[in-house]
Amino acid sequence: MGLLVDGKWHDKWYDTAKHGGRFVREDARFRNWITADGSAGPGGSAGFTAEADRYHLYVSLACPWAHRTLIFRALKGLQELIPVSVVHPHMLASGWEFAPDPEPLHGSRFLHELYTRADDTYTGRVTVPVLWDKKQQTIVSNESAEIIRMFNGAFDHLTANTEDFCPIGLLPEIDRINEFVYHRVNNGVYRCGFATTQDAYEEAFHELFGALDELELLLGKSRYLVGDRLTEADWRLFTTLVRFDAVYFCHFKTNQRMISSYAHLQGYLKELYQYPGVRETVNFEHIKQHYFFSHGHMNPARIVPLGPVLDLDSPHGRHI
Ligand SMILES: N[C@@H](CCC(=O)N[C@@H](CS)C(=O)NCC(=O)O)C(=O)O
Repeated sequence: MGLLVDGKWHDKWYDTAKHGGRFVREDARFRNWITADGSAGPGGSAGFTAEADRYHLYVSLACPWAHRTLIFRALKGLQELIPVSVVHPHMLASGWEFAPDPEPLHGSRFLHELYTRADDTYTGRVTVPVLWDKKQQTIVSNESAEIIRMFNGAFDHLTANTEDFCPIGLLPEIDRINEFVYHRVNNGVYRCGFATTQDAYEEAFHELFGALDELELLLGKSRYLVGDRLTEADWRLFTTLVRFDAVYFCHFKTNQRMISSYAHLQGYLKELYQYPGVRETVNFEHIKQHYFFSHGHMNPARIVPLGPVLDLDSPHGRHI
């Protein structure tokens, strides 16, 4: 686990000391947008036109951020257009690794090689997901929140799949919920797990469970987070909920309650898990292997727990 400094790999854990023991996630650095006509998107440069056989997605099946991109790739029928490579679940001294086989485009063994191929002076963390452009030989984006927005609309003219998880009229509410869920839930579990002081952990813990209580109330009245229509906001919450009982509850000490003990959140989680195409994007073997094995300072014997038994296939009972 580490980062690149001026294009050189350093094996180094997060520096929480400079934030009073709090884990603060770095902003992603590659922020271009694929658009239907190649015009610039909300950030970055123009020139990334939506085309077949041009882009490649690198993910970890363990990572909740990368998982969002796999879900949108499936929901939007992009599997043929955008091939995917999966890193090994164990992220060790050299960071994310392609094993047993190197990745197919350049024969790289490590994800950091793709970052330096795109920018040989890159400084920052080497994260998944990565959306690669074969034409310009660079990273389009390593920000999942933006990759899923591109997937939602940029390729519609090629796939004829016009399902819209970010309808314009609902965007302000989707963005409001995303902001709340990102800080308190998606990143909230990491803020609990990677805290290095008791105070930092407790602050994140209370924010997380306060948020889950609010979401439980909301989902008692509403089928989805933004009314009766499934939106991007739901998929962003889903990737954290689906890992919660299997990993975060124990490994990140987010152990006030399991998701399975909330009537509405659990039904909602099951409904999303059972949505066509989504179950296939969930890999509990990678999820558990990654967290419990990779974080040796948190779990020195690297024992991967066998439980808990999860029940995500039974009827979800959501008919609000
Ligand atoms: N903002 C990024 C965050 C991605 C991220 O932090 N991914 C984790 C995996 S769950 C990672 O690759 N971490 C490696 C590291 O921080 O060194 C996104 O949402 O795309």
